Amino acid sequence: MFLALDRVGLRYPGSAATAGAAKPLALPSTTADAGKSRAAGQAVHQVSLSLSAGQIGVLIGPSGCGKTSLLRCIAGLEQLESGRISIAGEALADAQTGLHLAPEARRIGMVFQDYALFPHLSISDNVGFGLRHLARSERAQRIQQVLELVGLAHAAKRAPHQLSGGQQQRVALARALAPAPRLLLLDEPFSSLDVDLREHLSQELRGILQASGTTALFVTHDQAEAFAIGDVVGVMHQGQLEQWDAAYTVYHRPATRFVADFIGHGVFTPGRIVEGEDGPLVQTPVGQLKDIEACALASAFPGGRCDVLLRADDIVHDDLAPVQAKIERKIFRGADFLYTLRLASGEQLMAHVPSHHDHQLGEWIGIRVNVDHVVTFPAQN
Ligand SMILES: Nc1ncnc2c1ncn2[C@@H]1O[C@H](COP(=O)(O)OP(=O)(O)OP(=O)(O)O)[C@@H](O)[C@H]1O
Repeated sequence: MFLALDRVGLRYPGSAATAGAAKPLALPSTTADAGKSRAAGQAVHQVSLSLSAGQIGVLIGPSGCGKTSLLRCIAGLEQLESGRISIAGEALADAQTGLHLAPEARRIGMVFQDYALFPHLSISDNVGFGLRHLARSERAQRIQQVLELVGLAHAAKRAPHQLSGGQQQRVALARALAPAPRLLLLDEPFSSLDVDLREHLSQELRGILQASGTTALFVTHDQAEAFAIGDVVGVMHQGQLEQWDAAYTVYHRPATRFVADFIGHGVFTPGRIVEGEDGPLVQTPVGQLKDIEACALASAFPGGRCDVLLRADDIVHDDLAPVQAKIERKIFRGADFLYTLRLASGEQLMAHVPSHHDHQLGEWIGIRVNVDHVVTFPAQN
């Protein structure tokens, strides 16, 4: 593995036992989650992850979960309390031996939300700032190369204030890429930009990183951005990495209840795993779910009782369906509505419904489930 973090822990100096305590969760912790709560006062707790050369990893999680702190550990801006970090087999930091390579010796590039270009320097001089050790012609060539990579070769002579926010952020990216870092860390680089531009830039960024063969770790709050950019997506919660997987797996096979709740729209509904004729199936208030290949066996939960994750895209509006649900809330999202629905039995569901199905609040509509991946957790009540 190119980048490897092994049980990395960080505690900020002066953090009391209760500092950095967990923020309230949207859902109460499960038994499994409870056993892993953040070690008191630790901003990062036992985080292990790896990236192959050229891969792009994305960290996502709620505010205060430790994403920036983890990047700071990798960059060498914080001393590890525990664990080890290495790049291409070379240790950068090791809490056990006390090794802590200085940030400038790590050959790691950084791009932050505040792109902080030097206002009095031209774009070209901004990009060449970290290349002063190179001969003049070599330096000019490299500046040209990375400006071309980010599509701004034509703006080399301009001043930062003559560029738009998105262009300035591309310059910041070019500046970070210019010294050919072994790893690029990006901390919410697009968060001050408007939504359209963010979407555009995140697609561009992936192309630029791939074209330059750069290994990168990217932090964002934005799920769509995480999925658009990452080869691997990590979900952090209370200083811990709850899952580190392909985006598809994080979405369809969330490892913990927290990940299931944090990613996508959905609800947990009570279910019961029973032995059917063709193997186990899950009974839910909206019908039986049969595709349960990866589902825990009935014996894993007392009496087969479980909570089933039903995402908004698992619930299909169908006028002919025998199950009816009442529309309690609706959010127009352009291509579709996000409906919050209530069954007669009291359970709540969410559904993405194409926006030409513009029903009124309080109306009852037919629904059916269409679940490819059945995800179950121990029942909470
Ligand atoms: N310099 C510091 N000294 C003490 N505690 C800190 C310091 N920086 C961060 N923390 C604490 O460490 C925890 C993790 O913070 P961090 O900034 O890493 O989270 P984050 O996931 O990046 O949050 P956000 O998404 O809001 O930027 C928080 O509880 C925070 O209050």
